[in-house]
Amino acid sequence: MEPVIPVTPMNHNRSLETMTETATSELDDSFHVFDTTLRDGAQREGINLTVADKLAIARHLDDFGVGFIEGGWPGANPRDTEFFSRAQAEIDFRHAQLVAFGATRRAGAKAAEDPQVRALLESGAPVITLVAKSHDRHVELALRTTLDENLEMVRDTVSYLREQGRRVFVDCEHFFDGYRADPEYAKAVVRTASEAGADVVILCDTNGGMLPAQVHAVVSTVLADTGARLGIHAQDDTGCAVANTLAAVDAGATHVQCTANGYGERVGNANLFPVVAALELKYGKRVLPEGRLREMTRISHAIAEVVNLTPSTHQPYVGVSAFAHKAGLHASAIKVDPDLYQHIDPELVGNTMRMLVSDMAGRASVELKGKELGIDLGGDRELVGRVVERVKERELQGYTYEAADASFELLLRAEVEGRPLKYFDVESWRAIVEDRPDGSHANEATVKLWAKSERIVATAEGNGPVNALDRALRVGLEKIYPQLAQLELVDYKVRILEGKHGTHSTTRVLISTSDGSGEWATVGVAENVIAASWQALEDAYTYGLLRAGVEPAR
Ligand SMILES: CC(=O)SCCNC(=O)CCNC(=O)[C@H](O)C(C)(C)COP(=O)(O)OP(=O)(O)OC[C@H]1O[C@@H](n2cnc3c(N)ncnc32)[C@H](O)[C@@H]1OP(=O)(O)O
Ligand SMILES: CC(=O)C(=O)O
Repeated sequence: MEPVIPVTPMNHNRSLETMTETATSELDDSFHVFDTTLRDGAQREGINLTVADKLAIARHLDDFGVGFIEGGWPGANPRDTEFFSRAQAEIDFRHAQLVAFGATRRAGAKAAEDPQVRALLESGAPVITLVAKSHDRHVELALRTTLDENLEMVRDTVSYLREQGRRVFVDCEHFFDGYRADPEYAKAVVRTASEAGADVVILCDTNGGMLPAQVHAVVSTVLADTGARLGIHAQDDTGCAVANTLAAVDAGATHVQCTANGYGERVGNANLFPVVAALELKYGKRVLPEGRLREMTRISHAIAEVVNLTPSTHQPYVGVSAFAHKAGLHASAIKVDPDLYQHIDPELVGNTMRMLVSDMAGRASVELKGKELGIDLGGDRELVGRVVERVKERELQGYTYEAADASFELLLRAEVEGRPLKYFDVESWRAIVEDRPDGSHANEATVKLWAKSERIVATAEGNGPVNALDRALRVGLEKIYPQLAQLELVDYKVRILEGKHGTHSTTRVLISTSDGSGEWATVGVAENVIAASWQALEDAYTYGLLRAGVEPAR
């Protein structure tokens, strides 16, 4: 085995030589967290990253503290080539080393003369990952060459890149399928790569069909038989990529290849975040610099924003629901000790515990939610019981409070105060949709309100009846409450609750509103979609005024 080379942060002001020899990171080289979001993650359907996106993600990953960032395949497309030159010029990497990905040289050629290998060197990346075939069928059918020539392609390319002063990792594509077909040949590829100077040989479950026990058995045997330093790259086609990665670590792999949020080809790759959290929190292994794990939730969401995908709410550790508790019995135990229903303290990964109030809630859920909202329920069992009953009754009618925190808070305050929180009283509202001969529609709404003893009548038009109502309400109230000018409706969702009744069904409307510094959700339920929307709007504006610190009418 090669001597251990310390992990070195990338710095474009230093030469390649000093970059591979100086050790300044607080982590040693004995275990690698290798991220391939910018290469394999970008292979996910629907992801299309610009160079600026790739630079932004690289910054987030370096900030998180991964040891290696695989930036793409220089030479395969102009975008990846540009990324390597800009990343080295523009980013002062604090933790990560930049890695260029490419293939072994072509059959029958020399590595030193292969334009694809030259592009890898020209990328300037201090580390290069080569993808190599390790499955006999792939060598014969995809490369259309002999098994011996494939070994020569690996040996020649690795040793040439080593001579050029680069650190080399080798990804053995389809390793596990290849091992099943011809274990001796698959191991020969590992030995060849390692003997030629590859620091780590990565066993890839390229088709993602493996299960953890199989991965464990193969990694253990290959480690014992070859003595090479091994890594793991698991695709998630069986939903086992994270488990397979950990199984490989259990068997002795010391290099894990993952992607942020599990993005990747087909269904994705091993998700970086649960893998790192498991290593740090369950295995007790330091794989990130001090304090970086607490940034994990923020970084996961920030990367999702850059790739323009909604963060998965149910993602382990980092999803907004990862520590959200709905069942009343869970809440009653959590009230005594949160550990009773949580596998870790959410703050360790930068997440927070949340209480959900619904018809599955009990008194403890309401008490904890009150505490979360800063409302003192004073241990009043009767009051808390009343709130629980009220929630269950309303949820039966179709309201949902777990998705509408602001409406729940208004309900809770109403029970605590003995009357609803009011900034205005509604005399009536009306919305009209006019169909015109040219097929267009005119939408107009009028609201009649009372606020601070003043009668307000306001009319407005909108691009739909709900928009017209929203505008009329705003036009009418803004004179009295100028704070409403900052509010913006950012989401509007309608759900039919009893499909079997067709147009007579109950309709639930959820509205999200923002004041620029925060967002809240409100709910309305009625047989009529406009009436349901009106309720949600009323709650949205009432809550907005409460947040703005406006004193309610008494
Ligand atoms: C498992 C993985 O995810 S590996 C990463 C895969 N990523 C990508 O493919 C994304 C980037 N790829 C590309 O831009 C293009 O496919 C390129 C530039 C790499 C190659 O493009 P092209 O030369 O036009 O050919 P094509 O895409 O059909 O690739 C097949 C060629 O690569 C060769 N090849 C495939 N695997 C390897 C390998 N491990 N080592 C060497 N050559 C290989 C094939 O033999 C074939 O060669 P041929 O043209 O002589 O028949
Ligand atoms: C290298 C790689 O992405 C794979 O084998 O899946």
